[in-house]
Amino acid sequence: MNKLHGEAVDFIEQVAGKVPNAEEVETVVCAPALFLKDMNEAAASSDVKIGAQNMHQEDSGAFTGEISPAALADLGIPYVIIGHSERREMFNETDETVNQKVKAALNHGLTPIMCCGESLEQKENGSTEAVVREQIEKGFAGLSAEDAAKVVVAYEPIWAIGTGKSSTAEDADETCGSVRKALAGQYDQDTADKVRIQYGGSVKPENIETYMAKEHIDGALVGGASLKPDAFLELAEAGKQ
Ligand SMILES: O=C[C@H](O)COP(=O)(O)O
Repeated sequence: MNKLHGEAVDFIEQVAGKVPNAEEVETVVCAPALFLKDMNEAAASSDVKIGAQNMHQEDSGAFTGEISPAALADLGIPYVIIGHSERREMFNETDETVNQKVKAALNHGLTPIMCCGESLEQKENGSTEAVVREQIEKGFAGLSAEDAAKVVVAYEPIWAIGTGKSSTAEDADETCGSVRKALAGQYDQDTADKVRIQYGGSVKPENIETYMAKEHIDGALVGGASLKPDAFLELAEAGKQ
């Protein structure tokens, strides 16, 4: 929930067409719903894509205040974040609603960026792998292998989001590896290898390369450090093919 309308559109105008390695890296800006239409127009045919930060799972109906996947697809928005930990914590999203939203997004041709990650308490009691595995199994439940391969997973330890306390690259890689293993068990290795797995949580220009160097980390979901155009482009430059 950052920026006002003019600032958001201006941001896109400042970064569109300037992504340094655009042929190798996919760059997406996920924004508040109110700005999506104009941001998408400002980004049209450029090296920057636009995504929503949430959506409802139903196409339409009595869900006052919600945004439907049909409405996002109608605007030509290609990406949507599903199940961010802030949505899970503050807006009662569960693995079941996350699963419904992932399916709804795919049904409308949107690419879901499905978030998972453990709390500090879960990390400290050693249950990170079990927590994340369960989130993946439930979030992907009922998806065909073909659809599963289209999903982007963002592993974001809750304790590292917006706190300045990032996971070590080794720990993040280990958990992203567990995500891949869970997907290989649920589907097959080929499908698991096709799923892009991002790390998120206090990523910044100064540390992004340590994450991108890791085997199981295919990209980053960056919050606070991506809000200024220069930093955004610097982060994109470090992105992984
Ligand atoms: O929404 C963004 C991610 O949750 C990461 O946020 P952060 O980079 O500010 O820690």
